[in-house]
Amino acid sequence: MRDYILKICGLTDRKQAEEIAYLGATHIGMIYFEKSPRHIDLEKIKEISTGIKGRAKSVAVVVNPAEKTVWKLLEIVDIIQFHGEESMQFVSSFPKEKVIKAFRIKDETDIEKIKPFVEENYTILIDAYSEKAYGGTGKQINPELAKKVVQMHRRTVLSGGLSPENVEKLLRQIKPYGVDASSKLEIKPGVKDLKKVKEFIERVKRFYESDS
Ligand SMILES: O=C(O)c1ccccc1N[C@@H]1O[C@H](COP(=O)(O)O)[C@@H](O)[C@H]1O
Repeated sequence: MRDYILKICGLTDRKQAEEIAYLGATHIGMIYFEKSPRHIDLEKIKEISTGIKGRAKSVAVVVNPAEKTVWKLLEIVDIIQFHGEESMQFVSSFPKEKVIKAFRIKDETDIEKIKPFVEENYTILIDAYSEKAYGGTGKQINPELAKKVVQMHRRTVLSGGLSPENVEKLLRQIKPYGVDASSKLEIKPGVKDLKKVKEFIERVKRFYESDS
């Protein structure tokens, strides 16, 4: 069986997070960014993180955070997902195995920005660019650009508007190391539709756990 990341992001409730981890998500994401409608405080992050321990890894998603905030989060979660314009100098202050660096891809020039992180073999995540928000927009990345990034770097997680309806086609086309989904699996920001989540997880697992 292949090694992969199946991350469901934007959880705000411990019970939902536990159910999603039980369904087979390998990573559960929580947003620590006050401008997001999915933002939760440190206490809630700790509660969810504790709930899923041993079943899925906990990921705190941040946007251009202060260094001390990251250290505080690393006391309660397994991984930090940097989803802003954090520099290599900043990101490299933290243990590499505890980092996912996200990039919002608009065009070829954005691929250039990824290269230093590829050279250092970071796990990266690619998302669509939006002027309106840093993430959780449901906007899809250009599949051709996504394919280029995956061909350049194996440890690339695909995100941006993934849903049960489109994930299999995109997996076959782009062949990323992992996937991450949030808003297309929601009833409203921060609340997941567990039926959609189950369907999404089943389709992703089928892709990674088949022999092809
Ligand atoms: O979800 C948010 O509100 C959010 C806020 C700030 C940065 C990242 C955020 N979410 C991340 O966005 C991508 C794509 O989400 P979607 O599936 O298109 O809704 C995903 O990696 C989330 O972790």
